[in-house]
Amino acid sequence: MSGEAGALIVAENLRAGYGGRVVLDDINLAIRPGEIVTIVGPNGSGKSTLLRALLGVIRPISGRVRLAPGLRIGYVPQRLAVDATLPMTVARFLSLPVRRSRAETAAALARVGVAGLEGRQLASLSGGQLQRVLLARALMSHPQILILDEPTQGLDQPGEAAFYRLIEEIRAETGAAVLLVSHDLHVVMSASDRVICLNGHICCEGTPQVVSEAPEYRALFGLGTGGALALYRHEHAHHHGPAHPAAACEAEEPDHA
Ligand SMILES: Nc1ncnc2c1ncn2[C@@H]1O[C@H](COP(=O)(O)OP(=O)(O)OP(=O)(O)O)[C@@H](O)[C@H]1O
Repeated sequence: MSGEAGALIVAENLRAGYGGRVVLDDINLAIRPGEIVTIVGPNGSGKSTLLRALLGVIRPISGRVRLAPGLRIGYVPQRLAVDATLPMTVARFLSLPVRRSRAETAAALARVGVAGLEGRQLASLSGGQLQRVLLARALMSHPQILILDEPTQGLDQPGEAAFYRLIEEIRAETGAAVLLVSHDLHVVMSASDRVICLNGHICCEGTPQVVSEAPEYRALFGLGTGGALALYRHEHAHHHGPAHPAAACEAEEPDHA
């Protein structure tokens, strides 16, 4: 593919899935330094699977994933299952597995807007606080790319907007690229340099403006302010260009719960 020189992560003809079942096919993408790329798509469209394949957690069925040599990745999971009976302070959590000084921990928490939480039990944090602690932890390894899987799940809209502003600030300060998965479109679209619309394959991609005007995207997400809702009512009536014939898309239509 073109434009991959200097890319942090490249996927080439990637096919991935579980136990021989193909979830993603024909994925070609490159993430370049400093860009914010958002992957959007309906439930079950393979967003988390794509992150797992890029992170090397699952092996491609075919095709390949290439990472820049020595790439430092900061990963923020979709959620952290915190066992409420397990005592674990925020400071201790941030010092696993790499021991961090008090000053480092304090600075990281302050940077993400939750200064002073060091002594709190992890299980006692609100959803928004926990997301920021997870982000602080990811930032402590000075990543060249931050990978976030639905980081604002469970946050209200102001919380979500504030989180994305923070991500933009961090990108501006550190120059880190950001790859995130979301199905919250309104806020995400404005914060992204590039959006990849996924539904088993890449339906369309480009700047937020280009993607929001693409018929594939409009069919998936609706035209108006009800976009996020339309996501769940997706009927897959969109028209495919020659690159993605409808038959291929129908064949990859994910199961809906
Ligand atoms: N560990 C697994 N083993 C088997 N199948 C899986 C596994 N994880 C996901 N799948 C299946 O792969 C498909 C894509 O799932 P994935 O979690 O990647 O979608 P998603 O777009 O991230 O969905 P959501 O928006 O609901 O988080 C689904 O049909 C799912 O059931």
